[in-house]
Amino acid sequence: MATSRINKPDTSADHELRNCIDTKQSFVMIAGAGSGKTTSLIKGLDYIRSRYGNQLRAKRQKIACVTYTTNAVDEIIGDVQGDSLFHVSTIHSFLWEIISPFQKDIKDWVKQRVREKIAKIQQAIQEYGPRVQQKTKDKDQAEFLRLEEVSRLIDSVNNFRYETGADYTKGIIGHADILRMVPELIQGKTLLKKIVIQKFPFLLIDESQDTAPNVVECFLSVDAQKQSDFCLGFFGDPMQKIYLTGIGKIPDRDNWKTIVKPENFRCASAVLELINLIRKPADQIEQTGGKMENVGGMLTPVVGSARLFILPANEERSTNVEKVRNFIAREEQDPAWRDDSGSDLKILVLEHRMAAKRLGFEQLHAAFKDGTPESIGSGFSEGNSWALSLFQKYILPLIEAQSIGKQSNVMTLLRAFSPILEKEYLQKHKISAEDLKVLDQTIKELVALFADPNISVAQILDLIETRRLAVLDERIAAKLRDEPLLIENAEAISRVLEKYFQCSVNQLLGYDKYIREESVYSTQHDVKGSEFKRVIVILDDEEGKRSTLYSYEKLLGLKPLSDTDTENISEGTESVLDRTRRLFYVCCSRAQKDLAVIWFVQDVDEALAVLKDSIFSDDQIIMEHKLG
Ligand SMILES: Nc1ncnc2c1ncn2[C@@H]1O[C@H](COP(=O)(O)OP(=O)(O)OP(=O)(O)O)[C@@H](O)[C@H]1O
Repeated sequence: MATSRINKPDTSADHELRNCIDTKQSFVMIAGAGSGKTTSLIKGLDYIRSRYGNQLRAKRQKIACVTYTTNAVDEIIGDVQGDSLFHVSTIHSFLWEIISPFQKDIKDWVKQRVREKIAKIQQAIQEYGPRVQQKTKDKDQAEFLRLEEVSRLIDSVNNFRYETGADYTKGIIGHADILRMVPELIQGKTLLKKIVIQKFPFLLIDESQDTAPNVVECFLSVDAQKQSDFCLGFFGDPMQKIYLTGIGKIPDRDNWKTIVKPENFRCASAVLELINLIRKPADQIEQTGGKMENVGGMLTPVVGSARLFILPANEERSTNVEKVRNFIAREEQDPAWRDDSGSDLKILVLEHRMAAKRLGFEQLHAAFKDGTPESIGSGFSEGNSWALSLFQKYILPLIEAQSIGKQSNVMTLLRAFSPILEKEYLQKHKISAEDLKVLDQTIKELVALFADPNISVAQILDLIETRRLAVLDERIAAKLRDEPLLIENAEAISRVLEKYFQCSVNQLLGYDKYIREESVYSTQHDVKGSEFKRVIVILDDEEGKRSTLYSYEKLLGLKPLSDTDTENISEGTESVLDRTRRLFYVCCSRAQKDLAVIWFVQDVDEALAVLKDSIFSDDQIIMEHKLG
């Protein structure tokens, strides 16, 4: 069944896109928020299938589509009905798909990488100044010895795979390695370029503004190699670049087509007017159109609303957010503003920490994110940390199944995870009624323990292990037994696990809800590409003070620019204003109908004064006393 995105009406951009596909002309589709770039991409995929599908299948070729998040991947797979003609994936997984058959090249690269790391540490040791502390020296020495050991052991690794964090001796390449290694190998080897062209004659990349420059360069080098049968297309909006690692604008190329889309189909007119004003100082682009709805058979513009609430940055923040929701629910006669399920309304905060605080997993967040390596922190933020996966995939679903009396689900989970229900174990042992009773009893205990804030993660892990509910990850098991961890980043991981074990186990509940997108909260970065009927954007420089990259107070003129900011602006390098404007633009442009921006500030009157004659008109600005 075709989905609604495929069925959206064509615009002239869709015709231009098809022309590029037919003539194998590579292209960049560049357009603002809600202009239907992803929609055009999906329509393009469908067109390639209908026109060239049989041909491609006969040659065992696929149509590749790369997008930014696993959620977006799932949505696009849904749009193309899971057809195996398409290879829809994130960039990491796509690059891995290309390189994974070349295990020898991977091994050579890893060996070289380890040599580089050893050389770097040797150089640091040689250059120690008189003030270097013994602690640093010991740490460097330990890392040097570990790397030497890795270098020795790597020859015996025969197969590499990838995870978020690297562990070379176990054959694991990290996320960051993939982004570095594969483009390097592709750029350096004509054969690899030819393989990409042969396997994926159509390669479409969404959210290109946040694709790393070396990855873009590598695909451009593949394109430069082509004879005729290759069409590379980038879909993006430089104004929506919100990650520091993104390229922004795709460099101009001779013989490439640029396709523009001037309309916005997503946002109600009140929202569109605001996002045009936010964007204008950056690149002068103003979108036309706006969301339309069918009223009595007539296509009618949706007016919607955009409001700014200026509220004090005090202890009453949460209460005030609730008051805002009630206020809009009354004004718009729309009870969904009070809904907490996360499907009708999204509240966008700057950092995961802010969501963690509101959803009761601040301690867990701090354990994984405060001062930890990127490979650990990102796994936590993305919901795929190995340290938490047993809870996410097994224990929490088990508790839920038990709580709602779904015994069949309980049994399925037990069979998948409990070592005493494994096939191999059962072939050799007979499971006793007593064993089953213990399992049953343990699950009942778990339900009660999760409700108790005094129970720690370590206590639960211990219970899981001793009652043979599951086999623990070996890193977790080692740490529980206080054994040393013999892995990369051992010291940092050990610290994370220590703090994690001390967390109250019920913190996992809030975290799980957040990761499954069953809460109203999301970070401002994570909503990229999505849309919601109702959106609240929280601007709070005080609460977000760790994120020095952004300042809404500077953007809206409440706080003066620093010397560095002024310098950046005068030199034309990216400034805090550029970054904040882009993030603000992305957030506000998620709203289909109603948008509320809540600005928490120390001095509400001062904030009100600086906003006179700004992007918000007087009647859009609401102060605390009006909330009731
Ligand atoms: N041709 C069209 N006619 C009507 N509605 C459309 C059309 N194209 C897209 N839309 C609708 O507009 C909204 C935005 O589309 P889409 O998500 O593809 O835009 P985008 O440019 O990728 O957005 P962003 O860059 O902001 O993430 C969606 O609700 C989509 O269904």
